[in-house]
Amino acid sequence: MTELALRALRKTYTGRGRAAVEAVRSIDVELRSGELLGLLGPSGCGKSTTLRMIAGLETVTGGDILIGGSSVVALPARQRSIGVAFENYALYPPLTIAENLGFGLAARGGCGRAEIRRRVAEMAERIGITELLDARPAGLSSGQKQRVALARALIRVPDVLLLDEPLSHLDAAQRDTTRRELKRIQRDSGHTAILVTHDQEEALSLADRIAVMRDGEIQQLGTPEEIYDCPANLFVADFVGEPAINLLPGTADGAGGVRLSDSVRVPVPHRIAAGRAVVLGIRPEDVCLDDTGARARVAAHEPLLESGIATLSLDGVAEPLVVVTGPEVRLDRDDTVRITADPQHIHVFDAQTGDALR
Ligand SMILES: Nc1ncnc2c1ncn2[C@@H]1O[C@H](COP(=O)(O)OP(=O)(O)OP(=O)(O)O)[C@@H](O)[C@H]1O
Repeated sequence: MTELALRALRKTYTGRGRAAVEAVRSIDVELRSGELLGLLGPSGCGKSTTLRMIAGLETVTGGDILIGGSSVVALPARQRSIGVAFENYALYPPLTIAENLGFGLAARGGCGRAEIRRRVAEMAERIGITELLDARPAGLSSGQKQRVALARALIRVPDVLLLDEPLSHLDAAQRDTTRRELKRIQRDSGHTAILVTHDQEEALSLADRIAVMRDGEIQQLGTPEEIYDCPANLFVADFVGEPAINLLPGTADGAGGVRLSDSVRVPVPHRIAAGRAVVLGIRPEDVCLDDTGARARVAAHEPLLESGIATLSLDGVAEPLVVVTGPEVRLDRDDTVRITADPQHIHVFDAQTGDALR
């Protein structure tokens, strides 16, 4: 069953005396019941606007939003069965945290006081904020406020859960535990959810599918593996992956290879017409140091705890090649190494359009 569908959804902001901003151009996505979709993209690409339209906090310029098959665009926010945890918390300052959590339940009716107390205590326990229940928002750190906002969104058991950068104010340790907890709660409760983030690690680890956005449009929609292993274009390839993918311009030789320079030819997974200008995408972890491959000169090597990062220079190639090395590898500047990469792991993009060639 499709729980949430966005059909040709658009938003143009118009202001007097200001140029119109096409924040969301035309988005089509269908979420299955219980699915968690990550909206990932750089600042300003339209993620929050999309979320705000679904929540009913922003009017739509065109298109439709359906929950359980019924359009909700004409409904005010409070009549949509949507739980939101926005980055700016929106907690009520005069109320205690327990009251903040219980407020939505009480406002909707159908829940007695004892039942509200029970659910508040249970959710606080799950999110690890029991000791904060008697405090007021002003006394909380930003990380604590974020956990409260999350608990408040989850407690109402809505049809759809919207999470806007839900982990952004947490420190690294809190982020790890809250991330695991969030995934578990979302799985257990079966919420259909959208998570907005510019943090690719968060999207890759939490989402069932990811929509990578740019300038108000979805560039690619797929599982984390599809997005990572088969990026649809140069933008997605470059945006997803840490350290970033190597992007090397070259020319196809028509015989299953791409020339990066007079002396460097890289075998690619399929034949491309001779002379076509392409860009090769090679992930740093897909390059192996071995004794048989192409020669490269070491420009720098940074040994890290669990791996290392080498920057190599290929003969006649202007762009450096960044490579992830094993933890035991020690390289010095100007060393010569040999490298190979499995052709199946080399991505080829059209230099003009940026689209993947498959
Ligand atoms: N109320 C508004 N009036 C005019 N333009 C707006 C308004 N809100 C957002 N925009 C513009 O719409 C575009 C999309 O903004 P949006 O906040 O949706 O992006 P985002 O991907 O969520 O970015 P961020 O990660 O920085 O929050 C941006 O160009 C932004 O400047």
